[in-house]
Amino acid sequence: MAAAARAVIVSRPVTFVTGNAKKLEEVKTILGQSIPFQSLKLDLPELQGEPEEISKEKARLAARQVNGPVLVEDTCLCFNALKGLPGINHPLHVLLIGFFGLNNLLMAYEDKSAYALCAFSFALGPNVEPVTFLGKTPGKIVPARGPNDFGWDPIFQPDGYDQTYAEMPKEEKNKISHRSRALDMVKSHFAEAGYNFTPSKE
Ligand SMILES: O=c1[nH]c(=O)c2ncn([C@@H]3O[C@H](COP(=O)(O)OP(=O)(O)OP(=O)(O)O)[C@@H](O)[C@H]3O)c2[nH]1
Ligand SMILES: [Mg+2]
Repeated sequence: MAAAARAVIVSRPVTFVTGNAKKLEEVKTILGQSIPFQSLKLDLPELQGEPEEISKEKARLAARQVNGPVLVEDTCLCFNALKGLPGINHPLHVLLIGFFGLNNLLMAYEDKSAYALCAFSFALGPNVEPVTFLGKTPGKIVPARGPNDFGWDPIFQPDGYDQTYAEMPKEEKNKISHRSRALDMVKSHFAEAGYNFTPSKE
């Protein structure tokens, strides 16, 4: 059925809930005008577990607080040598272990391959089960190169590139990033569902 034929009118705009200004900047650029949203900084607990589950739980907590449609994301950097263990999935990890420590951690392994994983979850409201979209970009962990203004960007070099995320022009990162891959799926979901949200005031 064509999306327009079953458009769902939702009386409130989507709220993207995050406390991370850098994420917000990228999400704004990647989504452009495709999904009208407003943003809200909420202090949600740093949950532990599988990225998909963390992301869903974040959406449930956020939807209760916002009492409307919410979009959240949870991101981690996972090391293949550690069987995909989320090496960095907490804002304190980079601070506490540092890039040098992360490189040292992987010194014991020949395999420096890793992947950046982004799990977006969307909930239409507090009593609706969230849907989750995963975006993954494979790469490897390298000694830090490039500006140090976003998490682990300086130590992640995506496959097929000789620059780290931090060294790349922003447009390039946004074309191939874990975040843009997950957001492509979010955009398709919105288009298929035919949601018609009240435009954002932002
Ligand atoms: O170099 C990076 N490039 C990225 O593209 C990226 N995306 C997230 N992160 C970092 O990963 C940690 C857990 O993230 P996280 O999902 O729990 O986010 P957060 O707690 O900062 O914000 P939020 O949970 O309020 O949305 C935090 O240190 C984020 O800064 C990134 N680092
Ligand atoms: Mg967080």
